[in-house]
Amino acid sequence: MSSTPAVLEATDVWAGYGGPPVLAGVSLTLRPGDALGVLGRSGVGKSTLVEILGGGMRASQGHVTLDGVPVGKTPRRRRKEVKARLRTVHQNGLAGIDTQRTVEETILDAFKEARKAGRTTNNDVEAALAVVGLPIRFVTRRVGTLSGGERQRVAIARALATRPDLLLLDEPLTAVDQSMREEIADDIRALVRADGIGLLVASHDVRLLDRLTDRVLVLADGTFVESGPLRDVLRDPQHPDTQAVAASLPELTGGRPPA
Ligand SMILES: Nc1ncnc2c1ncn2[C@@H]1O[C@H](COP(=O)(O)OP(=O)(O)OP(=O)(O)O)[C@@H](O)[C@H]1O
Repeated sequence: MSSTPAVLEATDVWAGYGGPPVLAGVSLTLRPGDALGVLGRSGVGKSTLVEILGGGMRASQGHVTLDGVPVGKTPRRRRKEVKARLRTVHQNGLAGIDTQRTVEETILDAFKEARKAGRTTNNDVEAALAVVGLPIRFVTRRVGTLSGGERQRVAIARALATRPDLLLLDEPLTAVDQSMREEIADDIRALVRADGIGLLVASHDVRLLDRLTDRVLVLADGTFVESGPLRDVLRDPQHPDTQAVAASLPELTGGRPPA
């Protein structure tokens, strides 16, 4: 494990796809031990933000740095190390995963990659899968034969197996049943807490963010319109998007369910 834990910082980030900007001045900091949610309705720019934070897309203005070095401009000799410190699990859960590999090979590859980057791993495939609720019998399955929800879970297990300082999750567990999702979210939360991993979860799933994060930023109209612990934000929502979410989830705000 590297001696100084990574810090990811986005400052006044703007981005878009040729039309009106999707992100219009977004700033955030993610440190090991943080558990930060980005909440926003579909199409608001959550994936765009995660891509930019992970270095997969460039901001049109503003900058993103990891340990003070612009993301995407890391010197070649440091790229493996940086990749190991900051992991992204994309929405489809399959980016960078060879579907012909078995689940066991996929997790072992992650351990190997982490060791090459100078990180210490426990090499325990069973424990890595248990965090995402996958029993050991999955080890022999090829990733390409798994269901959508199982793939998402393998992608998260693989990312965690590399023992990153920071983990970015874009709409994780969307293909997993609600009941199982909460249990897995609790296990992921416990692991990132124990390991001091900084977690950023972008999602429209409020219940998931309630389980996984300490604090949320609400993304709307290109910027963060609210921030704070999720339940506090929902108790006193300012933006119409947040008000709509709060009205639909009275159990999270202490209110009574709608008649
Ligand atoms: N490659 C692209 N070209 C053009 N427009 C795009 C592209 N990718 C995303 N967009 C648009 O940018 C906006 C933000 O998309 P983004 O995927 O970041 O939102 P999101 O909040 O992650 O949505 P969801 O929750 O549905 O995944 C949307 O209006 C989307 O249609």
